[in-house]
Amino acid sequence: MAGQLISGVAIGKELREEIKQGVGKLAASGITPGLAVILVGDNSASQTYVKNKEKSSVEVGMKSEVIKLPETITEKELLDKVDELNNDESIHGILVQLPLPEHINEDLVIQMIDPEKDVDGFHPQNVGKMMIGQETYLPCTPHGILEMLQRTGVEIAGKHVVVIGRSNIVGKPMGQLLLQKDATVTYCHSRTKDLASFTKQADILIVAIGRAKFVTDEHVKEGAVVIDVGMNRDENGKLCGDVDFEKVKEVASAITPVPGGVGPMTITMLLKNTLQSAIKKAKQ
Ligand SMILES: Nc1nc(=O)c2c([nH]1)NC[C@@H]1CN(c3ccc(C(=O)N[C@@H](CCC(=O)O)C(=O)O)cc3)C=[N+]21
Repeated sequence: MAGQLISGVAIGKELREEIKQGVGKLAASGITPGLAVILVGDNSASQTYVKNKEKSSVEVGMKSEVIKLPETITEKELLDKVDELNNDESIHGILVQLPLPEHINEDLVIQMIDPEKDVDGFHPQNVGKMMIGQETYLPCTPHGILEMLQRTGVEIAGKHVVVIGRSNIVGKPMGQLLLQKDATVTYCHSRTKDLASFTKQADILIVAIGRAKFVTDEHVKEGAVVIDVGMNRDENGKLCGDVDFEKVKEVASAITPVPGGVGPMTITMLLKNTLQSAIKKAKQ
């Protein structure tokens, strides 16, 4: 293998050790950070994420509450549940697992979450703060990627970052965060013409398009750092990313695997945001 492996498992573990210490300090003031995860319906992939989140929060000493609601729940009932958690003193972070069923307006639900408890960083108020560089909860996946790059010693300032994907959850905020770190940022997406002509210019390539093994060595410049946000199943039903790892690792200077890359970092940053919320509460 040519490139260095960037392990989200190892970096996440290191960070969770720090979070655990933060939780320990808070215990002195009688506060246990509490995270509530709302899961609507029974999508099996979602259940895996939720289980991982629960396991990790318990490991760092947080309280984790998973609220499972039936697929048939009405929008009003869900909004009421969120509001109940907004008013629950023992809960510092609220995550409503997306996507939601068709009959529920996701925007409305996200806006119902108290911005102070919005540990996903999805509330428009927090998105706005992030855009203008004010302190707020940063969305977990892009924040986790930033931590991974920084802790691996990847230089960001002055580098050309190409982001493939423009979702509100990953692509858009990822570009913003790296722009704030003085990168030159290019966004590509499904309608980009001649994608490879852009991606080949990337010093750091962030791939979040949701298509299994879509990015190959033909898209990547020799020595680039490649971050794979994808979560797909390949033809054998095995978990795989948006990047053809076997091919791209030969040209990249560093690359994240799937699984074991971005995923564990996403969960870690969620815990970090929940701790941040609890610390803020303790100071009030
Ligand atoms: N409101 C909301 N916030 C989210 O953060 C959110 C969401 N909705 N909906 C779904 C996506 C997906 N997501 C993942 C988190 C961790 C792993 C993860 O830990 N993956 C492991 C492996 C998991 C496995 O083995 O299946 C890995 O990559 O190594 C994956 C996916 C968070 N999401």
